[in-house]
Amino acid sequence: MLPPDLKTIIIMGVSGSGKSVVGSLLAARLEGVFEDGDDFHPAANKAKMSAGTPLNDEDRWPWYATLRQRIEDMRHLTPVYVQACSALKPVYRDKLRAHDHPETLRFVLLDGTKELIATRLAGRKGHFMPPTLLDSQLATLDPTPDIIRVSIDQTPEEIVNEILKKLEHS
Ligand SMILES: Nc1ncnc2c1ncn2[C@@H]1O[C@H](COP(=O)(O)OP(=O)(O)OP(=O)(O)O)[C@@H](O)[C@H]1O
Ligand SMILES: O=C(O)[C@H](O)[C@@H](O)[C@H](O)[C@H](O)CO
Repeated sequence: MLPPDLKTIIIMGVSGSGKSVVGSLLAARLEGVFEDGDDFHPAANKAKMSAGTPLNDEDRWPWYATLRQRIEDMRHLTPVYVQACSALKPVYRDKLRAHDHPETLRFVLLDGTKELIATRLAGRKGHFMPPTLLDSQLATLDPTPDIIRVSIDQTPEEIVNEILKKLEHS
């Protein structure tokens, strides 16, 4: 059983950490709604990343405003909303969390070594994000103690089981 007040779960981490795969599986298990933050990037952001240039704060702010709005809209549409979003810096997480009570919104970091993530990115086909941006993603990632961390060195099903267990005890 999830904590009764939990409405939003943000699956966060660098590009290639498995947010889309794990987030969609988690939402299915919870009979909730999953959305991939990547689907809400302005076209200019996707073009920039595709060209191999990391986003900066200015590029990210409008995107985070949209993602926060999705969190609010989903409150009325589903008992639990799972959003995949890199949420690399504390200020980005503050933007997503806004004034929500900590028990209503939790962040789950998909945690892995550079080597494992690079291997997964190398095996991924047809995605706009080039593997060359992994270094900047990892340099920008700044986890804080409020975040639940789960190792990605296991199957997606095992990761989801661990997330559920940790959320239940959080
Ligand atoms: N636990 C896992 N075991 C094996 N392969 C995995 C696992 N999780 C994800 N993958 C694979 O790794 C690749 C990256 O996963 P995914 O696209 O879900 O990452 P992401 O964090 O959503 O990336 P991005 O932010 O760039 O969209 C995919 O090819 C996916 O199938
Ligand atoms: O803030 C960022 O740099 C972006 O959100 C990236 O993390 C991508 O959206 C995603 O991970 C690539 O698919």
